[in-house]
Amino acid sequence: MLALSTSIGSIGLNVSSSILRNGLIRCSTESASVTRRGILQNGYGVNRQISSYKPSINRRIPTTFIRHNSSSSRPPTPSIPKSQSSTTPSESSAITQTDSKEIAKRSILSRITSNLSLKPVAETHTSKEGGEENGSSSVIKLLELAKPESRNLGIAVGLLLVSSSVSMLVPLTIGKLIDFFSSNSTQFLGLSFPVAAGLLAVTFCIGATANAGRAIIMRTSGQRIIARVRNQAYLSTLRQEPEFADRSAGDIVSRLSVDTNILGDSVTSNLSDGLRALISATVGVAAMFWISAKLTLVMLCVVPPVSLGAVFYGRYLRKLSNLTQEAVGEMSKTAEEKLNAFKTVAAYNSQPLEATLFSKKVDQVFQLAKKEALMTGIFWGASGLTGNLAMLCLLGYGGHLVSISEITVGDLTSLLMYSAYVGGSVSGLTGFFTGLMRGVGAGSRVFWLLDRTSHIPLDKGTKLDHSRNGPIRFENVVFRYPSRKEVVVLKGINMTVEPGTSVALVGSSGSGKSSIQQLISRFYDPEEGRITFDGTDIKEFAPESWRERIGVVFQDPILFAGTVHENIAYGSPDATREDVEEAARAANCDFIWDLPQGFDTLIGKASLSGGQRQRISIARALVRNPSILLLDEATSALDSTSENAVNAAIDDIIRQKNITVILAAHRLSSIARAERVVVLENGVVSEEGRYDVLSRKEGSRFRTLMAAQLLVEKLSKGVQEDQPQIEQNMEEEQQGRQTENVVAQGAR
Ligand SMILES: Nc1ncnc2c1ncn2[C@@H]1O[C@H](COP(=O)(O)OP(=O)(O)OP(=O)(O)O)[C@@H](O)[C@H]1O
Repeated sequence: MLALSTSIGSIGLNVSSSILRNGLIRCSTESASVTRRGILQNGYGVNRQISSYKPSINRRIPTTFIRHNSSSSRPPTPSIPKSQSSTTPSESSAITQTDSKEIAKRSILSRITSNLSLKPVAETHTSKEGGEENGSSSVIKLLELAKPESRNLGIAVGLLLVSSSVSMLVPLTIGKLIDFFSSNSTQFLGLSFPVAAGLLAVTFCIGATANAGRAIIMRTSGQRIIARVRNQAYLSTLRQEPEFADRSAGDIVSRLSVDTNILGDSVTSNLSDGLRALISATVGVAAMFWISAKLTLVMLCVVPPVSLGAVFYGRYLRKLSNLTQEAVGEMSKTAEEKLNAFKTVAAYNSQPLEATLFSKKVDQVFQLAKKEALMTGIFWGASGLTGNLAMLCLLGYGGHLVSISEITVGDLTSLLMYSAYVGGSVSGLTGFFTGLMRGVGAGSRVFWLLDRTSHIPLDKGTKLDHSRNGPIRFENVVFRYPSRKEVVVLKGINMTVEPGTSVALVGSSGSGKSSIQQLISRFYDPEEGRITFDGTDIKEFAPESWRERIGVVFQDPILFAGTVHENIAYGSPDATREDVEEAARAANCDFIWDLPQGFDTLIGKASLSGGQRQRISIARALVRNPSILLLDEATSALDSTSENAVNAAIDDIIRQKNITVILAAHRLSSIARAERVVVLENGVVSEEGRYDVLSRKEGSRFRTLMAAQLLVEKLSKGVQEDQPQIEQNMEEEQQGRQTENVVAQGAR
């Protein structure tokens, strides 16, 4: 048998001695290994919320995806027109017949589409965020994904048919060989032995070549599909509203890497293995019946219980795999979070604590893996035993049939081999279905990403003319973050920022300064009210076109790996070196000229000081030549030297009066630079006016806020003041004396 296994292995189907020892399903074919892997990892990424998910629709997705999603493909509700009631009975019956056919057709369509859980666009966002697609819809999409590769896949299927046919010849040939050698015949398969052997060798070579060709084509097609899906999914992600990526970055990365891989495998290798298993099983059973129907029936008695066991085992394993997947996710999340904050962990000597926390997560994974190992052991042991017992029956009964000369020894051998092939193929088919299910699970996660419509579509709306300028006006703006619906952040903001002027948004921490800026950037839309630019609701402008007019400097500026030039020109691909240098000069970035390679110096996330990063990020905003500049606490994290440098840059920009500047600020030094101050309290504008007026106005909210802020700043600068002194200062604040100092200090 070992010798047989070697010869069979040469054409791609390696029936090892253990297969025959174990009776069945231990066929170490490629498909069997896939099966095993599929079963063991069964359910990995399989949709856990298939039934609850209502897929969304994205019109930018290629037609292959849209076709099954478009709301237009949804049949209208069948209805009989009222006018029909006035028709004659014959007309009526003719119409009714036509209509009933039409209705029947529609209702079938309706059933199909409702099975696919198609939902119109309006319902898109009611679906569970991050949810997955309906299973059947995913299978169709999965197959559609393979469409562009249909020619290649067709060739691969052709090659598969050739290699499978050759494989299925092997048991028959071996049986005939045994009979040939145990008889005195000089003819083998009607030919002289050398000719027949030569022909067989050529056939096997053809089989091997076809098998290799199939594998190569399937794998390259799979990789092409993966690459295409990854690009589309990433593009779709980039076009979402920022909050989406903020909330689900880790999950998106896993969809782009792991799920796309599973998906590609599923529509190529898995499909090919499934087809191969199907062909082998069908041809194998047919050949067995042809050799001996009686013996085959005995053999087939074993298949149903094993299949039933496999079904239950598969289901259990899928559940277990889902749990394992979640536990692995938790484990990775814990490690990732702590590794990203490595310095904090080290500074607080928290290594033992973190090791314990991680070890708990590892243990959860281990416990699940142990359960899986137990089930796998029981299943494989039981199926091996069943197979061996079946083989024993087959040999006993087969031997009896040989002894009464109903079949030959060669026939019995062929039958034994076919039964091993069929066993392997049944196992392969189980693997195919589990693989397909994994593909469906992964596919639903990827398709969800592909189909997701952004809440703020980038290209929806009119283009904003570059020459247009005007005031930015908030009209009764009410806003809460989608992820925290219970808190109303802005409760009716009204304010106007004239073009070319500067406004400082002031308020305690959490009062909504950054939120106002995010609304201007259209990272979110207000729940009520509107924000207008030159009299037009900014929602009417395509976000892409609107954001072209805005320069943003975030509190924590992000630099990307690349040169200084690339970082400043980020988002302005047409910017020349002169433009970049001019923006750098305007942003007070003198230090760039002192860097070793100037603007060509490579920088990264942390290779510059906070102040330098902040100024580069101001230059990045300025190089776009914006009409509106949003500065979010641009100096809050800087020391006084860096703060002065950044403030000087901001001063220059404000003085030129061709950019509308809206700065969210805590520090007096920043606030004092703006022409107007808007004080935010409890989600509304509590006070607004010129800085010097507000700071002198007795009992103004602004003065109270500034007094508190001054205190914070003094304390943070390490000024030692005892309690009476602080109280005295507060008193002075109330009386306005200190405010004057503040004004003076701010102006300095
Ligand atoms: N992405 C978010 N999701 C949910 N709530 C948020 C989000 N960002 C901010 N918030 C909440 O909205 C409120 C206003 O936050 P915002 O950042 O606008 O305040 P701020 O005035 O800029 O504060 P700070 O001066 O501390 O930067 C806070 O209560 C904050 O917790």
